[in-house]
Amino acid sequence: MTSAPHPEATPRPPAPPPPPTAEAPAPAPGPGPAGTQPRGADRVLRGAVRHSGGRAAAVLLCSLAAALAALAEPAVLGRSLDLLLAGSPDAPRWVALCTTLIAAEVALDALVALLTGTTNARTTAWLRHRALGRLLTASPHHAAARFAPGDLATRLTANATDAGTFPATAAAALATVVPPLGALAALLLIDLWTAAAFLAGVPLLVLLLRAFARSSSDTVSRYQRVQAAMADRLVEALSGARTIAAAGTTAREQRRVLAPLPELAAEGRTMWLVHGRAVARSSVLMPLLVCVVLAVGGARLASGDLGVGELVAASRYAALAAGVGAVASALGALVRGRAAARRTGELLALTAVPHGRQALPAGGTGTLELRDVTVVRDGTAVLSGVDLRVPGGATAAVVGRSGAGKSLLAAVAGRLADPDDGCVLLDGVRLDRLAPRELRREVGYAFSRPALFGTTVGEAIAFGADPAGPAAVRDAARAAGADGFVERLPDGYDTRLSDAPLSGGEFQRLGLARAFAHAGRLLILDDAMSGLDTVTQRQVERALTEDVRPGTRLVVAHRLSSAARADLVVWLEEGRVRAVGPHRTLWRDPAYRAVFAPPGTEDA
Ligand SMILES: Nc1ncnc2c1ncn2[C@@H]1O[C@H](COP(=O)(O)OP(=O)(O)OP(=O)(O)O)[C@@H](O)[C@H]1O
Repeated sequence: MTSAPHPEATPRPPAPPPPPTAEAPAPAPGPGPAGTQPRGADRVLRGAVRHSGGRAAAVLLCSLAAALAALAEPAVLGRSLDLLLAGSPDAPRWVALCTTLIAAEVALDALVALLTGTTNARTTAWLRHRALGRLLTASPHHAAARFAPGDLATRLTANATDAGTFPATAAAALATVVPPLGALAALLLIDLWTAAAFLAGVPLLVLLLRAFARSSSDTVSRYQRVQAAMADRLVEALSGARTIAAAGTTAREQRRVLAPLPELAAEGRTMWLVHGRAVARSSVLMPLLVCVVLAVGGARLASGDLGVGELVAASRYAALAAGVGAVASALGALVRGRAAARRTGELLALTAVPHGRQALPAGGTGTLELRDVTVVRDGTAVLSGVDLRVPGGATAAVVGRSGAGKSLLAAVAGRLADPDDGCVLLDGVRLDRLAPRELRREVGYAFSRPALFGTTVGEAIAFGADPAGPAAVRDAARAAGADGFVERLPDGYDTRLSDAPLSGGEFQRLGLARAFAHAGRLLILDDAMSGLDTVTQRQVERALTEDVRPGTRLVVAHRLSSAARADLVVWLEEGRVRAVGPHRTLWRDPAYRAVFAPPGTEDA
């Protein structure tokens, strides 16, 4: 795998479509059969149309006005020509009207372009905002984990952009039917024979539209899916760049990231073929139709049944009526928007974690209780009937072999995940009944691989719903053993994170400092000291006892020393509590000692 991003794998807006290449052609417009999209897409699109409200209506009105101006123009032009040829005194007035109409058409087209741009931007922003909001309020351990990072990026970028264009495109599409229909009516009014000549070509136009309609929305969906798959592989490759380099598998990974490219190219080519065929046919058909109308009109002129101006108007109306291709193009954009809305809509379907409004009892010490907690993942119980009580102010170490369920238990204990059965209580209040602010103020987390948010090191430590002040940041950094290396950075706590070269252990200590700065009555450390040397770990553990707000600690630990220093140990085995007790007591059991195997390598 390569660590360099392949430009073709990066999601990009598919419109306007570039020329087809073997690399990654973007989807060309192409309407698909109705009803092939799940209902979710319609719900999203209805919401988007409602949100864009006035703007989409303005696009519709301006587009209609521009269409009407375009429709009126041939008639006024024809009449002006007739009056000019006849030397009528009314001619200048009609010429002025004609000029006004053309100017209005140009101005309205510009307004439509402006309104369309702003409507698209606003609707896309609204869609992204909602999708991201749902994603962040859904359970990070369950619902949101279904989506791979690259796939998510595509849904929130390219797909949201395509879906966001739907309201304005739909409004403009409604207006695109006006010129062809109006032009046909005008042809009928001008002269029945020329209209009949045009109508004779209508079956060919219908065939053209049908060919366009063959570009099914399935192809568009498939294109978007493959695009997302490639983006996902790319994100994987980037995050695993060091492993790939170390394993020497760069070329293999490059092939893996680019493997869906032929499929992407094939889908793109299919859409381009349909698009190209429709364009080619319409570019032959349209002049042909106009020629037929002109020929019949010419004969009618010769026989004196039609004026010169009427003939000019008829030929222009024939061209307008033949422009039904614009309708097909608009339909193609709508199909693409629906397919994209389905993908972004799957994020909107995520359910937010529900919260209650209760507060914790004042002065509570942080007693944690898990009652008959079961967590099911992929149909398997990964935590089963877990009963546990950690007294307020105690430190409990959670130990067990890899995959025993320690992190899941830690997630459930602080409500990063909800149990499928059973409940979790803090000071007697069920976590799911707690007000979200109360929950996050009183329950803190530190992880083995923390994500640091903010611009500077100080901001990363202060980061939280209630940002910590500078003094609290320093105290927390000192307790986490981070103050020393932070002070040595070029600008201390004001050093930009991007300019702070951090080792794995230093990174972890900043995560610990962040948790300490916001310590509530329950602090959960999920393997958060694994990167610390034993001396530093000992110092941090001491500071945690002496310098951080007192409370209950739940510490997921692999080290024997952590278990030995805890007040009680929760020993997990295959998702069940095998035993709870002081380390000294559990140590008598050889199976417990084997958790810290191989024997003789313990650091206690
Ligand atoms: N979202 C999920 N979907 C499916 N399985 C999951 C999910 N989360 C956890 N699991 C499974 O649950 C089990 C327990 O995972 P957990 O991360 O809690 O283990 P652990 O004891 O912390 O392991 P380690 O010490 O290696 O970190 C594992 O078998 C894991 O594959």
